[in-house]
Amino acid sequence: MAPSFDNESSLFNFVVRDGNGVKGIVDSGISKVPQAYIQPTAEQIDKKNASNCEIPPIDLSKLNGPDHDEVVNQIVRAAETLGFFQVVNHGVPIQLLDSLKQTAHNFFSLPAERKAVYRKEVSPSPLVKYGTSFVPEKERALEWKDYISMAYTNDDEALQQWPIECRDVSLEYLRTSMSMVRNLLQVLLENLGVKPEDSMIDVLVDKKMVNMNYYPTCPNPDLTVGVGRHSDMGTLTILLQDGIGGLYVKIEEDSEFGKKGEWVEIPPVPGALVINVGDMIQVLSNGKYKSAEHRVRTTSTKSRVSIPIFTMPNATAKIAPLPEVVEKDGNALYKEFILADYMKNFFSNAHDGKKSLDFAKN
Ligand SMILES: O=C(O)CCC(=O)C(=O)O
Ligand SMILES: [Fe+2]
Repeated sequence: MAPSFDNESSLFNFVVRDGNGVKGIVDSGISKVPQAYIQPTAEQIDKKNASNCEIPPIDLSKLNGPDHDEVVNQIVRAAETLGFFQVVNHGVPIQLLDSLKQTAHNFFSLPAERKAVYRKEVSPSPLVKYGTSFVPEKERALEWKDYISMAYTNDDEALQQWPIECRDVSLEYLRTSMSMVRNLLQVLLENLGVKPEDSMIDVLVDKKMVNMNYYPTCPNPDLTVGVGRHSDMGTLTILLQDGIGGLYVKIEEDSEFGKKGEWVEIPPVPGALVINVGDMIQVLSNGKYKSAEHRVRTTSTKSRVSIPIFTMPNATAKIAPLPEVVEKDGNALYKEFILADYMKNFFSNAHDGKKSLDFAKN
């Protein structure tokens, strides 16, 4: 029997502690969202206020041909302004993208007790975490999202420890996308005047994590968010979204993408992957590349899935703006820090736009 969802502590126990997730609330047949999910007015997403980001996806197969310079320009320009772009011919098989989405739906359709074994308090593996919202203990309003997170250390550990239901496709996704990620980093770093050695790129993508996000249908999409305003903390994020839509990015500077402060939607493009710059690249580039603020709307018609790969340096890595860039700019906008300290701050606070970067500000 589902508890009363208007009592905060019984809702918390049902959704978070017992691992039923938002999916559990929806399956119980509610007709309106519980109070705990109602966002403050300023955080509610007005669909009508966002335009579509009509920029065509970047064709990465052209990076090694006569259009090389043009493709480099497109990547750099997007990273400097919007912090988001989409890519096609990225090397990840289209069929795999379909399997990933199907796998995410299948995983979240499992009975709660099968997923709840991976809750962070009880997970048999330190690499695997199933949860809901972002930091439920700290949030004014909960996010309408459940997720499973799989950290990658090596193939053997992934094969042994990742949930069998999502393991193979997630590993294949990681395997087939990493050379694209490395190529993109190469382009971005070269444009900063750095001749990146392979070892430098190794450091930037040393840690990887595959997440599966599940946003159930929501009876009041205007009152809730799937994910609140945030930037991603790592190096680059690769995101597979399905055809539902609802990913919005805030424009940081007036540009061809729109006016500063406006929100644009990154529309679903069949076969494409979304790439976004994370906080570490904003820091390394001394603010040149933008780790964009983004958020996700919910919908009342269909559940949505998205499958990001987060890449980041090792927790012990020292991060600071690149000396080549600081020399050119004349000053460093960010101080040097240890990644573990940055992460601790990031993961112990509720989503709050780009506030995470304040930790690194000089
Ligand atoms: O679901 C999406 O489209 C984006 C999810 C996201 O921003 C994240 O997981 O960090
Ligand atoms: Fe994100």
